[in-house]
Amino acid sequence: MINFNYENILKLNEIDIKFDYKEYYNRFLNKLENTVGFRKAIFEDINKYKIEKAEDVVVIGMGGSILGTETVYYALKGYNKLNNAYFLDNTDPEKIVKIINEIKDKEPLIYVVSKSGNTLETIVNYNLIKKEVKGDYIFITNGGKLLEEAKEKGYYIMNIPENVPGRYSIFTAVGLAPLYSLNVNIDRLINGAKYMDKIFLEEDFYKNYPIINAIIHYLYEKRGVDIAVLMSYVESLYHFGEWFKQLLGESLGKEGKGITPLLSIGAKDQHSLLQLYMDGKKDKIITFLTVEKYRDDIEVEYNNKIFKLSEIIKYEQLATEKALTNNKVPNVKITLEEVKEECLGALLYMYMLQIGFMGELYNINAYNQPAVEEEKRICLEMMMK
Ligand SMILES: O=P(O)(O)OC[C@H]1O[C@](O)(CO)[C@@H](O)[C@@H]1O
Repeated sequence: MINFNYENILKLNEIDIKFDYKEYYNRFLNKLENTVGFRKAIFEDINKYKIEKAEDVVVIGMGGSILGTETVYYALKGYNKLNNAYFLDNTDPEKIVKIINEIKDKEPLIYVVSKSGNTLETIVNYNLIKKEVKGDYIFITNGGKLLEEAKEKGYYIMNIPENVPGRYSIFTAVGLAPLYSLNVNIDRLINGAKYMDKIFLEEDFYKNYPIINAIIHYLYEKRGVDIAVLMSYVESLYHFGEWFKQLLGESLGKEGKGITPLLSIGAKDQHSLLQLYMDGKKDKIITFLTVEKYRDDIEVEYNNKIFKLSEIIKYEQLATEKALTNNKVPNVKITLEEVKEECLGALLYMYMLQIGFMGELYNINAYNQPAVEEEKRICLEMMMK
């Protein structure tokens, strides 16, 4: 289903991964058992999220309240029979007006997703949709102005477990309810997460993907390698990169610490960023993201030889990996069997575990984001004066 390969790290032989991680691992397990709820969420009965399917589904949210849903939807779109999604996840007027014009004459199912219920962008987009579009509403929220509004209007309300932070909430109502409406097979998505959970319980940490990847990134960061590049050779996983940026950025970027996430698309970026990765400052660790099988393929002639396009992109990925290793740029590789629900569930959950465990290694709280409040306060002051 999913494979994690770090043989190039072993070849480089620069870090000592025989790190005594047991104490951190136990502390993390204990946290997942008692205080942080994203692991327990994958063992819940998910039938409660299967409310209704709809031809047109609007999702209004920001950050962790929408990026996971977008990741799964855009990864599967075009290959699975999905319903139409409209994501309102910004205040860019051009984008929002365009969507409103597209859905004005439809009667979509509208999800309003916000854990706090007070996020500026989500509130204004809801106010716009309420005015311009007719439709049924489902609110996924725990408080604030949006909970008040939903109660007042008598809309269907679902909650998010308080101990699951937004960016770790894809396997709660936040992701699963809208994805079900969009006709994604959420059982298969959860099965993928459960498969990864078995790997996470592996006591031999060399075989425990999230743990060993966390340790590799942590030990390299200690050597000054503090930019984590996610280089996907599957364009449909672009939105996974957007989700990954928030998870890594908000979880570990605090107290003067952190690793900067960078999203790259192969083979395209071989012709833009590879020069920098190969020969620039040695501050990057690359994660290749690829698949065993592309869902489409086509034959093409090159220099009088016939190739499949999937073979060419694989040669390009492998060549990049070899060249980077030759130049002592650390790199690891995640290979999905195919872009499908199970593999996406496993991938998303692997990263939540990895980043949560890195919080233990750094001894920082990977589940809050206090620094973003300052911008919200300043913005509100400017808006209201
Ligand atoms: O779900 P909410 O409360 O609307 O928050 C949206 C996003 O905003 C943040 O709080 C950052 O401002 C993220 O952590 C969160 O995912």
